[in-house]
Amino acid sequence: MFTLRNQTKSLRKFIGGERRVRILMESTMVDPKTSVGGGVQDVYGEDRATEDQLVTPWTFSIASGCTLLRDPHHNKGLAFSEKERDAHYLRGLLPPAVLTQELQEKKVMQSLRKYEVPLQRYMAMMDLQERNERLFYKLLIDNVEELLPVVYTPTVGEACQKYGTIFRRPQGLYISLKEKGKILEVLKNWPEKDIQVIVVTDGERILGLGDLGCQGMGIPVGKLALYTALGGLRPSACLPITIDVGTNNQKLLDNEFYIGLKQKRATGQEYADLLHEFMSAVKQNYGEKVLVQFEDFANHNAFELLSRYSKSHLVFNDDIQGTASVVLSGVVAALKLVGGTLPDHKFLFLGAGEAGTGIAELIALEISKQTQSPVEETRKKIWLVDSKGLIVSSRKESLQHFKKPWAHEHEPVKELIDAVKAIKPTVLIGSSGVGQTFTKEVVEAMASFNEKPIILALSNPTSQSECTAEQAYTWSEGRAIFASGSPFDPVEYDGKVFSPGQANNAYIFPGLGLGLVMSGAIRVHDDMLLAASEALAGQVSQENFDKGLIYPPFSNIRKISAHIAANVAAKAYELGVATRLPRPENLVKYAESCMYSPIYRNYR
Ligand SMILES: O=C([O-])CC(=O)C(=O)O
Ligand SMILES: [Mg+2]
Repeated sequence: MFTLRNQTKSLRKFIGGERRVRILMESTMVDPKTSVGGGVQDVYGEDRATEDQLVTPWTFSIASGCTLLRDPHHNKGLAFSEKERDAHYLRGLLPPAVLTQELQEKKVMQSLRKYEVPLQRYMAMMDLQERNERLFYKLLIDNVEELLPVVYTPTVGEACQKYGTIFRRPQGLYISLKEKGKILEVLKNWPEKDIQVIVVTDGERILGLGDLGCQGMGIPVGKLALYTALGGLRPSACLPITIDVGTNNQKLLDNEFYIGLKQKRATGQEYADLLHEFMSAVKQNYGEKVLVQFEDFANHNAFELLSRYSKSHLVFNDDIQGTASVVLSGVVAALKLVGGTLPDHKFLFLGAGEAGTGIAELIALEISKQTQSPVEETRKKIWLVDSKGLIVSSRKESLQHFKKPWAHEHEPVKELIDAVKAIKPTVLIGSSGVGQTFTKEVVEAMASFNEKPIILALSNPTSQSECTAEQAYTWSEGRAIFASGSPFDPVEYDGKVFSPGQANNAYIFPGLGLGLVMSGAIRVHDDMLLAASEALAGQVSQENFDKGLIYPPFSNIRKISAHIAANVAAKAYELGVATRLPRPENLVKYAESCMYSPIYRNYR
């Protein structure tokens, strides 16, 4: 544990010859990486405040003058006060006006709204993040519904496609085959030591856009921005990583500006060895409480990595487990609108990859808990269609292992529309990554045998959505309960306005991560996904239901995340995998008290 004296000592060592002064920060908010006061924040790890330090709500930094203005963690731009400008050698380096953070926010929002091209907004936001981190998060938190589509799906997809040309400064760690044998050293190069969450991709299946190789870095960066904005994890505790084993995307290989390794993807033992070195180095460097979120790996590696490391590491696959939890929550909430219990419903998926089989398995697990019947039985209510048609027992031999549990007795069916007519599902879920596959005929069929068909078009970004909100409402004559992975604007049909929900894992992973971190959990368990799902469904209000919504608005996301975190932490304690003892009494309050605040601190 750090003490003030220790910090001073290490600072002296660090300061060297440069003119740098210490900054004392006053704040009621706590962010123990940069402060040692204001409350006990175990979630933030070993360098948290001790009780006797709580009376001195200030901390050190080591920068002043230009260095301070160029340090995005501490820079406040024109919001530095007169006193701070004197004390920290800022005189003359800033124009005379002093602005409040609110006014800065207003200014940046105004200029963002002037950009008509989404990618320009994305780049402006990334610039802000690299210039003034607290202002970036203040904007994101206060304008979450407007800015989520900018820093996240759909715009982040386009950003990844063009990452090579828009690349300015590295925002995370790149670990390529060149770093084989040196991964631990690479981790040590990252400036922050106290890491709580890592989001890692190998870029092989970025959203529904396919193999974007090293340019997939936009995804871990975006997901971690949401960890902070939506879940309240401290930015300095978040580490985006891209593992580069090559790419099979010929266009990228042929592009002179491509930022990654120019070779075909390594596979087999070479791939497994690099990933194993990475996972071991992570545990060695950060301990066993660091959460590793796998993101946008291709199917074969995603399932393999999750099953290989879930017994030895705190790992979570967002595309399999996060999506499952958010979709289960939406379906449970939808029951209020369509009636019946979960076991009364019948499910058909288009897409049998990570999302499809992940959701299917969690639904089967929940039905099995509710009916106390074996999961092998409850799976029979769930049918999946992949690129070769309905998954049926006669195909079993040739199926990938994660599809086998879904091969039920049925004659072969090739097309989705025929599967819809044969199975007559009450819930249709698209997780194929292929846009415009829920055709007019498919939606009409769903509406012909369901009073209120539940239709979830989950594929991202918007271009890959199985159908648009407008199509779902129009083709079902306004009867569909619809939600999509990427956001759609409200739709007017027959004089009525329909607001589609966003069934996106952004509802779940930030709160789930907070719950794991704040309880010091060392393993992720399926029951935690069910607990997260239940917490999310519990946050849908009558007012939301009245509008046909099955998810609460994102504007309440911090409150939602606190409830998810509390439910997940409670499960961690119940299962005996929580190491933060004693268990806080009120977990919702505790979660809220742990959350990062983007409000500026006062420097003395
Ligand atoms: O990022 C998102 O919006 C959801 C997601 O994980 C994916 O589509 O891979
Ligand atoms: Mg993903």
